[in-house]
Amino acid sequence: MALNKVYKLNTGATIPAIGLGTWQAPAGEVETAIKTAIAAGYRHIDTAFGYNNEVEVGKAIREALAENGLERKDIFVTTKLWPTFFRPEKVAEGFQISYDRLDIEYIDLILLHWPVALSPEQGPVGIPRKADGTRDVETSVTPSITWAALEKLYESNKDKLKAIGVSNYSIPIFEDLLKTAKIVPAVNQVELHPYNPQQKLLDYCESKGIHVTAYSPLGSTNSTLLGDETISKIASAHDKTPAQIILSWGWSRSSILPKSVKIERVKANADLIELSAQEIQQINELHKTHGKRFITPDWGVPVFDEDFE
Ligand SMILES: NC(=O)C1=CN([C@@H]2O[C@H](COP(=O)(O)OP(=O)(O)OC[C@H]3O[C@@H](n4cnc5c(N)ncnc54)[C@H](OP(=O)(O)O)[C@@H]3O)[C@@H](O)[C@H]2O)C=CC1
Ligand SMILES: O=C[C@H](O)[C@@H](O)[C@@H](O)[C@H](O)C(=O)O
Repeated sequence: MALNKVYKLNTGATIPAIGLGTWQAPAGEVETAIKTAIAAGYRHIDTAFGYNNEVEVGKAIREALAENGLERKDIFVTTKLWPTFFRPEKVAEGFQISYDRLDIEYIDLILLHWPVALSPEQGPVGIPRKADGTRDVETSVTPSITWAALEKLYESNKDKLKAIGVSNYSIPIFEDLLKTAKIVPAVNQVELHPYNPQQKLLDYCESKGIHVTAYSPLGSTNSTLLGDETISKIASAHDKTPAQIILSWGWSRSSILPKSVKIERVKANADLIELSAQEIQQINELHKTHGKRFITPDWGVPVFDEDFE
């Protein structure tokens, strides 16, 4: 059963292959999604300071654990430090806010949300912008500088924080980070799906002992991937939905974080199958004609790899 599959992290802990995504899952809806997920067997929840729902996510997790006779250790919770906390002196403050909001004894994994720092001068929330409308990026605060501060925080807070990692890191950004990192990130969370499989990045991370988690595994909001002809044919052959085929392709190569606030979808998104080698190969080819990245915030500095390979 897909929900029982776990991947090993370089900390020795395990991360469940399927997690519930909660970006754009607002207060008032995210609670039911989490309770449905945990009752259905999900053991991994992904949130972030930037999603503005950590209070509700934490409360729903606490309640769902109690309702299902589970303990804190039975669930893996990821959150993310937002770039307005990337100055070294801000890292502990950002962590503490997420820790207090979640209120779940400890955080299994915190990620640097993007490899770009934002100015904290306008406050920690959202995306500060300069007068010309561009993001107020602080290029002087490099990923290596923030990572060193996160390493320190982790070393002195192992009761509160079990692993540290990054998100949206490409190979060149890692090459730079790993020159100075004392701790190799446990996880790199990136956009991965059949139109953007990033096999080279997956191979690179594996060679460094970094686990990869797929975000937007369905292609995010209003995904064109769900209407793909090849996927639809494979779905009909198995009497499954396109979403279930896309996730069945995903969960065997990395952990995945499908998001839904709809009860039936939350359940269906974990009801996955083993695809044949031929079907996997057909899906592996799709990016060659339909390559697409769905999450493309304009940071004003290079973040993404140019290709989908
Ligand atoms: N680190 C990062 O920078 C990022 C991390 N993430 C993480 O990854 C998670 C997943 O990514 P996300 O961008 O949300 O996108 P997903 O690929 O998970 O797609 C979510 C969208 O698909 C819909 N959906 C879900 N299940 C189905 C289904 N079975 N059939 C049809 N439509 C479906 C959802 O709508 P509905 O809810 O109405 O069902 C929603 O609109 C996020 O929630 C977040 O936790 C995401 C983006 C960036
Ligand atoms: O995790 C979700 C995404 O990273 C999201 O937080 C960003 O893409 C944000 O909307 C942005 O514009 O930078």
